[in-house]
Amino acid sequence: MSVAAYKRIMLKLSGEALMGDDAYGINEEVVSRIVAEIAEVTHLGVQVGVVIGGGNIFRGMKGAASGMDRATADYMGMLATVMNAMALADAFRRAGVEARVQSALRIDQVVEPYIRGRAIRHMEEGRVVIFAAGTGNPFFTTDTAAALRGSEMAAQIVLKATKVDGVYTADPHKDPQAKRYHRISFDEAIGRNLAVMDTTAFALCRDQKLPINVFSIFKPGALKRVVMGEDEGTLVHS
Ligand SMILES: Nc1ncnc2c1ncn2[C@@H]1O[C@H](COP(=O)(O)OP(=O)(O)OP(=O)(O)O)[C@@H](O)[C@H]1O
Ligand SMILES: O=c1ccn([C@@H]2O[C@H](COP(=O)(O)O)[C@@H](O)[C@H]2O)c(=O)[nH]1
Repeated sequence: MSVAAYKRIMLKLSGEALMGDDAYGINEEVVSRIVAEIAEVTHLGVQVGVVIGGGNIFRGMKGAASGMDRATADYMGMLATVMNAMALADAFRRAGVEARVQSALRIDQVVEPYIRGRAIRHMEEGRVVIFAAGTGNPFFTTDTAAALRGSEMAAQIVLKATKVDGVYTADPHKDPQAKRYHRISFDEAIGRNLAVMDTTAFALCRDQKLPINVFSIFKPGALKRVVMGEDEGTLVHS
């Protein structure tokens, strides 16, 4: 049997990725495919935490840009991630994988509150834990939540599954000349202002010596390759 490179991972899943080719919301086919890839990794015995984004539904910055109070807009963004988390958990249920949602904002009738010890226990029992509502605080992002929960859960790596296949010298969606890094240090990524993740997330992972692997969620098998320690995407390291 093949042996995974990590025992416990924290996967940051882009909210925007969940909409596939749709203009907004959750594309069930895409969600099922992503869930199947995560399930494959759990079958290797890897403990998986997932921090889900909300960009397919609402981003606080966008609300603030059109005149909303920023903190209010950010709370709306966090609630959007709860909807994504519930959709994901239901897709896991349909795939026969046990999953639990824990929310950093309390909505006890709907999902469990975030309780660190209980989250660790779920993972030890082989359940996927989906962390919703980011950090629970406005002015942050779900990238930072992934760095935070990854540190709290003592994950060995944060995997950022996104729409691009790694960290580039510039945003590849805007600059076709941009080149992909194979590896890059936290200090260089922060120093060069590489916006694939926010600086707070990079800085927290750097301080906790928690590496990040950025890879494309649209590339079939990429998640498994990262988990097997194969060369995929970009490794951000201390
Ligand atoms: N230097 C860079 N290298 C790679 N991607 C970059 C870079 N600079 C900006 N980006 C952009 O960052 C995006 C990924 O980050 P973003 O925060 O927008 O999405 P996400 O966190 O994956 O999704 P969501 O916010 O929906 O959860 C990429 O799609 C890319 O366009
Ligand atoms: O800790 C957090 C995490 C998120 N938010 C708000 O939610 C949206 C969606 O999250 P993404 O990371 O962009 O996917 C984000 O734009 C923030 O408005 C937050 O306030 N705090």
